[in-house]
Amino acid sequence: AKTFEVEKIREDFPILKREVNGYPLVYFDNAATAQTPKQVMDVIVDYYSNYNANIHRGVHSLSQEATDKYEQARIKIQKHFNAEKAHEIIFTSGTTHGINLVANGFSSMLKEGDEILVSAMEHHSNIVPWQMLCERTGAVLKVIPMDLNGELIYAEFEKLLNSRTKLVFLNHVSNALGTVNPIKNIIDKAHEYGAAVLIDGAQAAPHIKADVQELDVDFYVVSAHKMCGPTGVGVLYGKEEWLEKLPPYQGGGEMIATVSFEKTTYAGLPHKFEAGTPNICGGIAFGAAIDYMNEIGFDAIAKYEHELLEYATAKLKEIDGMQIYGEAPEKTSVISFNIEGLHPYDIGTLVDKMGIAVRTGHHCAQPIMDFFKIPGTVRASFSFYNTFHEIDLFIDAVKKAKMMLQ
Ligand SMILES: Cc1ncc(COP(=O)(O)O)c(CN[C@@H]2CONC2=O)c1O
Repeated sequence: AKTFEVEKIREDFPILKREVNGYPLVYFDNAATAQTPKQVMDVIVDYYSNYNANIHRGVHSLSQEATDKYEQARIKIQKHFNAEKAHEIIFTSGTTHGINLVANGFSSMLKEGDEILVSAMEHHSNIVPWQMLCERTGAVLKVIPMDLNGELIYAEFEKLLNSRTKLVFLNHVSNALGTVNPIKNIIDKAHEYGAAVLIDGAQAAPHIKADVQELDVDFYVVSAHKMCGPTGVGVLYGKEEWLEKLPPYQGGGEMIATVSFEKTTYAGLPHKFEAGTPNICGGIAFGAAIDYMNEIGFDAIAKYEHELLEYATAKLKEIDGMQIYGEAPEKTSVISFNIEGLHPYDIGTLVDKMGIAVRTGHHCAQPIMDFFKIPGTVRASFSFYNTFHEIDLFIDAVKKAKMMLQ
């Protein structure tokens, strides 16, 4: 099989040549945000150098060029997720914005006693907006439990479903555990009860190419910065029938058809949900990031990252007192762990002194930490531009940190 040309790929990421505290940077915080290749940076410079203009309004050439590029990016994203229509792709500022847009939209569609289901392994962005929705409507939030392996208990999910279930929302992949959830089964089962499903794809998007038509998902949300794109831009995919039902989320320019003090009428999709001047460059760069990742190929990326995950897991397990959280048979390249008797924060701080960037804490998933009765974890997350050698440096640094702390 073709070897994965990681050294060649690393040339695309200038930041990987950085040193931190006198050591070569080992960037293992990809679950927080991925790095940006120069191919995406070039698009950003090109935009601001050659066709920066406001979109959809001006009749001048620059505005038309910017509009065309922005709408071409929307189509690229539509094709990537295999959405049926381009106007089912709504540009947002990221996953959090997309989830809030949908949760807000359901305010007028839920009533006292309706039930909405969340999984036990959610990021706070996919918990708090729904709690706010329950406060507004009197709907009840119920939790799909997980087991000690970091997998959802499907039988419990089925038991929770009933005629009052209106919404189910969960992540495709857990950012804290790496677990890949069986979303196709969950979507089909939820639809049997007439419930809509929102999937938080933030953590899945850099590893898995979701096909929203095959999944038959109602809403799918992602952030560009997880997929080698810029921060502050993302996408909400929504089935047309659902997006037509939801009221606008923000009022302003762009999302209107006619405005008068007597009455305002709204624009159709997608502009109904795109008030104000968008992150034009971010959207165009998001399209470039998707091209970049597809150029390498998601199958090749998934295979290589899985090899990194297997290697790192085996090496970590050689360390006495190692406790890994989340060992689902299907997981992406994220490892959350603790070492018995040590605080994750201390390990993270010490390995940073040796150039290793990992995330420590609750990873915006406090319910998961409560479930495992821990203050937090050390989370190492790998991307297709990381190497086996970097894992060796990481393992050495963890061992050194352990010695220093004991
Ligand atoms: C599963 C999941 N959902 C939602 C979000 C929120 O995305 P935005 O911040 O782009 O709106 C994140 C971000 N992951 C966080 C960000 O930092 N560390 C993490 O694991 C995530 O991993």
